[in-house]
Amino acid sequence: MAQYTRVSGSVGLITLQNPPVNALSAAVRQGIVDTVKRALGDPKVKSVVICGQNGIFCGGADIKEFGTNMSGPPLVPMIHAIEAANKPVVAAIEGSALGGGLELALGCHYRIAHSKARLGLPEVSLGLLPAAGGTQRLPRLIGVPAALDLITTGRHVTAAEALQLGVVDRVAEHSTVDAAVKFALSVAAKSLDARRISTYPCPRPSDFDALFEGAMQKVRQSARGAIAPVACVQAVRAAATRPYLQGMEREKELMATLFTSGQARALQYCFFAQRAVSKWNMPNGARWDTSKPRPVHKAAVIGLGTMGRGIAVALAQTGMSVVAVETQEKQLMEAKQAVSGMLERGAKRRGLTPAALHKISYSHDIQAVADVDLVIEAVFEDMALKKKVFQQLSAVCKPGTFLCTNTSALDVDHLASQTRNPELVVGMHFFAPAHVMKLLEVVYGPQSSPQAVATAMQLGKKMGKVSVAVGNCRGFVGNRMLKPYIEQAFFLLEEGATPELVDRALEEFGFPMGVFRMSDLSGLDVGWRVRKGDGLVESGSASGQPTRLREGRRYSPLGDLLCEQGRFGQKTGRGWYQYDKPGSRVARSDPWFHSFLEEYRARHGLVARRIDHQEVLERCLYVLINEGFRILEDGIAAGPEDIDIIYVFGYGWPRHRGGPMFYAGMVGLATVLERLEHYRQAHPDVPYLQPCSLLRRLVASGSPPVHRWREVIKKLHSQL
Ligand SMILES: CCCCCCC/C=C/C(=O)SCCNC(=O)CCNC(=O)[C@H](O)C(C)(C)COP(=O)(O)OP(=O)(O)OC[C@H]1O[C@@H](n2cnc3c(N)ncnc32)[C@H](O)[C@@H]1OP(=O)(O)O
Repeated sequence: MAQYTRVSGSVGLITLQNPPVNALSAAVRQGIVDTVKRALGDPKVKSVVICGQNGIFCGGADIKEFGTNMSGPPLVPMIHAIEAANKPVVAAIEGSALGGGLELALGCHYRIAHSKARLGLPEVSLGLLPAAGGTQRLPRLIGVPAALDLITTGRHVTAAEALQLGVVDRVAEHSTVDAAVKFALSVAAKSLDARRISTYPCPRPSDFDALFEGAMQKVRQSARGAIAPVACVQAVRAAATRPYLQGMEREKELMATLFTSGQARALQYCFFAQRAVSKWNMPNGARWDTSKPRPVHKAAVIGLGTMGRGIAVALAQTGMSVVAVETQEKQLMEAKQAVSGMLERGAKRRGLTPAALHKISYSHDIQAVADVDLVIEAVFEDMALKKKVFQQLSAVCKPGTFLCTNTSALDVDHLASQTRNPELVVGMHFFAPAHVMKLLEVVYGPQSSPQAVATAMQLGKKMGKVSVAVGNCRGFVGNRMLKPYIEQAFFLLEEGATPELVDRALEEFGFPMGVFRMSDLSGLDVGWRVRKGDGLVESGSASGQPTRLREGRRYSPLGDLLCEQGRFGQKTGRGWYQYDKPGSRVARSDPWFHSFLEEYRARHGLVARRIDHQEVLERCLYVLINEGFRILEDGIAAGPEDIDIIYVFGYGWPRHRGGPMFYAGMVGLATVLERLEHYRQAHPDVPYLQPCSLLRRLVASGSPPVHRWREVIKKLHSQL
């Protein structure tokens, strides 16, 4: 809807009304068309102001309408009618003007933004392009290079940057609507000839071809198969080479391809999934909207290794006081230097002074955490050590302190049982580097209180994380699903693949790194230690375990054998690949590994066969998806969105493929099931390939779309 009032005698004020973000639904578009007509037809009205209610101009086209039978007036002629008006129209931008919202403002003759407003054309992140004239007007207004940047990245700019770029004409410090009305009165009699952006010639940069070639190369490199950024470049190129109306035709044509694409569906699914996961619920009925978080003013981190340092930085950047504890004096000094460096660099990047530096105090004594509201333990991944820390924390901390663990796989319940108040214990599983990576798994056990979960979720939000609440099991969601994925990659090497082939298949799919390059980066010794702890590594006559079997299940010792050679990955300069020197990042094919693999196969009577990308993807990804279904069946994740967001934000799953569970729906659940059955038959000693009963059930019930899986899961749980 849009409300119309006449203010200051001669200004028609149009207020967009569609909470919470005044998205341009059919009703809003109709409201704009009607009220603009009314204002232009009213002889007392000399100028018009468009604003949004509740301090937000407009969040763009209504994404919930996409994929439905879209009715109501289309955006392009609506915006064109505003631009063609014979009375000045001023956009009063408060809060956000994004996507179609900014395109509406670009159709107005003047734009005034509040100093705290944010503006942008983020359509690319939804798999689209700014198809309401944005790709044609913006380059005409601010030039091709700046428009290319905003349109291909979708980044939001502050009002100050928008003013500098020329996107807005003025910035207001106080009421933007008042300022816009005053301004509208002052320009009422002025000619509009020079104010219609579509009539501007598009400035043609001298390095035209190089500019577009560079832009195309950049998006192809960073987008890894995403089609929208490429279409954005093509649309801006049309603005620079064609007259406005022909450019608009090109914009429409490109949008038509994107609008119905699977990538747009996947990206829009991610948009809503990201918001859905903040509305968490636990199997015991506790929910986000009925569980009140407790404020955290002071927090502590125990253990200042790589993870602890990143967590300390993330906490301090929220502005709260942080106590950082490390019992080893040398490690403490090194950590202090490293944390200060990270905070200084972070502040410099954001053009701020490093105020957070003074928020951290350091100690080697655990007693220093006595008065904090929340502790995050980040000591070495060793159960005995963590148990001891939790016993100490339980004794030292004031009553009511939340005790959190950053373990990536160990049993949170077991740690909780070491404390006097297990209801105050949750997992807060960060991803490295902890001050950069957006994902946080908040792990609750059967005894965790809703308040503890709510507090951890809220703290995650404060740190700028996308937090997902999950149940407690080995590896939680992310690492639990990773295990069968890595296992398949090892088996593929045994059967004839190379690390290069497996990685190429996964990288072409869209992962920033294939499984072996990732393993080299994170360190092969991490998994080795876990497998040792599980008693998997020892084989031979002493242990009674055959080399390639563990309790009747197929096992590949390849990773263990590399570790025995001291090949831990990048840090040792050798792993699945070789590196110029320890710590180098460029992976190069390693002839040593190739002959080692050949000898290994010969030793075990394995005959290498030709493996193609399709098989790599099917085996690695479907087995990971299958474990995702098991996680849903076990109630560890509340819905497929939780799993997908974990994979997109924590494990590099390409966002334009929507996350593993969404991807399974796109491929077709029946296909995933059929391929798993096929591979299970070929490898009967690999239990992870056994299709999960939830997957079978979903296929049997007609493979419903992903947003309806929760109903099937609920039914399944009610029958157990
Ligand atoms: C062929 C015909 C098509 C022509 C299209 C022409 C081209 C135009 C395309 C577009 O405009 S696409 C949309 C572009 N806009 C965006 O991408 C902005 C998306 N929104 C945001 O970034 C943020 O929501 C915000 C506006 C910055 C506000 O952030 P905040 O953190 O305050 O709130 P949220 O939790 O994100 O959102 C609240 C609530 O609102 C829903 N929502 C937000 N934006 C939209 C939208 N554009 N359409 C529909 N719904 C929207 C969001 O899902 C939340 O809903 P609930 O979770 O509360 O249900």
